[in-house]
Amino acid sequence: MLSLQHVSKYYQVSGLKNFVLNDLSLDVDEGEFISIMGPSGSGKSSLLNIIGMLDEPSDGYHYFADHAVHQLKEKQRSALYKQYIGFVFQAYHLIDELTVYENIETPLIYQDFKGTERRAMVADMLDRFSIVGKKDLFPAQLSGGQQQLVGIARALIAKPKLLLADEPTGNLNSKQGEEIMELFRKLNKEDGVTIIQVTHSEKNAEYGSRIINLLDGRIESSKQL
Ligand SMILES: Nc1ncnc2c1ncn2[C@@H]1O[C@H](COP(=O)(O)OP(=O)(O)OP(=O)(O)O)[C@@H](O)[C@H]1O
Repeated sequence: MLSLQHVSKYYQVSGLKNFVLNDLSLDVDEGEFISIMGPSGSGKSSLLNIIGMLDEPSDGYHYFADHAVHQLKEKQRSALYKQYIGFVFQAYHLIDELTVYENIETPLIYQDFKGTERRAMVADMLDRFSIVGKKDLFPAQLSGGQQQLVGIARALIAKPKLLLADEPTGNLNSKQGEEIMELFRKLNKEDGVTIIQVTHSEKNAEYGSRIINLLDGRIESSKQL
């Protein structure tokens, strides 16, 4: 599904290159559920942002679904992202001024789905996540766990093949976190969604099929579960 080859990311600080990712190579097959771990500052979010095309590497090759992403223009990359990728953030990133319904609907508007289609798809998602009763509320009127469910529903609404999650349970209590992890497991096993999550939790990491440990912008170790 995706391949990173000799990817580096650096920032110039007083004329020196400060490497955040250092000659990192990674292949991900469709159907995998990968957990990325590592100490703070080891490059986990930077790696996820490059995989998710929110950021570009400084060097190296990036292939996704038979496209050479490193050669694409911004507009083509964004089209590829919209077609294939859903992103879940630790801080939810919901739009405060939009209702639950409208937040979930947003990606479909960007993708030019028709009104009737959009209504059916959002209704489906609300139902699936048991949040029909919350559809007219605003994010501030929801608990953290509910906000994250809305964030996940929004990430999944356009049926992405790849779900990326940056500490999706970071702001949740352990029960809410477990529910989200069970949901990820189901998405991966039953719907075949490929998942890559960044986590600090050993327990959450073990929901994955492979754990990758980063250290100083390199893959220090990789363990198949
Ligand atoms: N725009 C930037 N300019 C300079 N340095 C940056 C920039 N963005 C990130 N970095 C640096 O990149 C390094 C890796 O950051 P990253 O967020 O990927 O780490 P992380 O492993 O996800 O950490 P955490 O677990 O704390 O979230 C950090 O040292 C950070 O300071």
